[in-house]
Amino acid sequence: MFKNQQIAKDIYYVGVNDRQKHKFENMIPLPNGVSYNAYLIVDEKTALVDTVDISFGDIFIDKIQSQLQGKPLDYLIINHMEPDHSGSIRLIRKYYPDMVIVGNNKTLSMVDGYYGVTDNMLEIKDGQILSLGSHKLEFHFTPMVHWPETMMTYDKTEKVLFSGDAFGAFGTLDGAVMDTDLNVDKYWDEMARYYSNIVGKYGNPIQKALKKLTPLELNLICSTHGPVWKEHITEVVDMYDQFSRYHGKDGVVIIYGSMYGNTELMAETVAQGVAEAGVKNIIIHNVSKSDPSVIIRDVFKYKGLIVGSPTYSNELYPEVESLLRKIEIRGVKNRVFGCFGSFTWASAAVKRLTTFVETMKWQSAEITVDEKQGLKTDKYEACLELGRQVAELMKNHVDEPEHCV
Ligand SMILES: Cc1cc2nc3c(=O)[nH]c(=O)nc-3n(C[C@H](O)[C@H](O)[C@H](O)COP(=O)(O)O)c2cc1C
Repeated sequence: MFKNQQIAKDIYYVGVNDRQKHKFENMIPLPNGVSYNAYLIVDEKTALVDTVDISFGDIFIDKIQSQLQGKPLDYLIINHMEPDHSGSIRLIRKYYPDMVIVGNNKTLSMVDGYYGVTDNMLEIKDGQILSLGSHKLEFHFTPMVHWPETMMTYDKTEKVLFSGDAFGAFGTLDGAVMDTDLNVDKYWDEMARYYSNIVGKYGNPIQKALKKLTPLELNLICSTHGPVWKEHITEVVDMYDQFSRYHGKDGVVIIYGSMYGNTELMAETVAQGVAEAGVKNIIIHNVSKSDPSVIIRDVFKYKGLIVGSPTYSNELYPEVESLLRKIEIRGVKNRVFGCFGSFTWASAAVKRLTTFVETMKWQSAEITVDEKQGLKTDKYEACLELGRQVAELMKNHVDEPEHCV
C-alpha cells in the first residue's frame, strides 16, 4: 500500500513519525515530535539502512514490504545501536530470516547483547566497501558520535551519506522528507537542541568525524532524525563544526533561579547592563520555567553566560545546581561568565558559582554581585556593571586555542 518517497536513484525513505512520545529519552520534551528515519536501497541486492523504534514496527514492515514487492531483503546495515534505531532488528529478522546484519565488531556484540541475535552477521572494517550491484557502500567508523559503535555509511555511487544520529534534528517530517520540499525554518533550533543535549559532550569525536568525512562529495545527508539534507548541507555541517568547537555566537544567556523575586530582579537589572553595552542577543531563562533542554541549547549557541541563584540551605538553589551539572557534563568550553546571588543570613550561592567557573576554565567578569535580602542601590548599580562587564568581555573574547578541539 505504501508509496515511499524516493530520495535518490534506488533509495527510498522508509522512516516513521512519532507524534505520541512526550519526552525523548524520557527527559527532553518533543513539542514538534520526532522522526525515526530509515532508508531502503533497492539494487541487485537490497539493503535497509537502520531500523526504527519498535513501537512503529508494524508500519515499518509494511513500508519495506511495499517497496520490495516480494524481493528478499539482503542486508540490514546498522549505523547506530541506540534502541530508537535498532529496536526493530528482531522483528525484521523474523520477516527476513536470511537477511545479513552488517556492522562493526562493537555493533554486532550489541546486537547480541540487546536482542540475542547472533547468526547471519557480517563484520565490516573501517573503509570497507560492500557492493549491492551498482551501489557501492563504504563504511566510515565514527566512534563516540555519540556511542562507541557509531559509524556512517557512504553510498559512493549516489554520493549519499547515511550519517546515523549526526546532523539529526527533533521535529516530525510533515508530508515531505527532503529539505528541498519542506520549510526548514523550524528545524534549526530543533537541530541545535538535539545536538547540545544528545551529542554535546562529544565535541572532540565529532571534530574527528568531520575531518574524516571532509574528502567525501555529498549530494545528500540522510540522518536518523529530521529532514534529508540536500540544499542545506553546508549550513548543517557548519553548525556541527561550530558547536563541536564550542564556538558561541555573540549573545548573552542569563539563567536565574528565584523563589520570591529578589534574584529575578537582579537578573533583569544585569540584562539591562548587557543591553546598555550594545548586545542585542540577550536570552533570559528562569530555570524553574524554561526546559533544561532549551537552556542547554542556548548555552551552546551563545558565548556569554551569567548565572544567578539564591542561597538555599547553604547551597545553590537546587534547580540552578542541576542545570550547572548539565553544563559541566557537556564540557562546554570558551564561554564568558558572570554571576550574582541573593541571600538572607549567610551567603553560599556566589561562592559555588565562582567555583563552577574555575572548574569550567572560562573567562570571568571581575565583579560578582551578592545581595543580602532586598536589592538596594549599590548592588543595583553593581548588577548593571556586571552586565556591562560580561558584554565587553564577550565582544573582545577570542576562543582559547587549547579549548578548541
Ligand atoms: C528553603 C530556604 C532555604 C534558605 N537557605 C538560606 C541559607 O542557607 N542562607 C541564606 O542566607 N539564606 C537562605 N535562604 C534565604 C534566601 O536565600 C533569600 O530569601 C533570597 O533572597 C531568596 O531569593 P529569591 O527572592 O530570588 O527567591 C533560604 C530560603 C529558603 C526558602
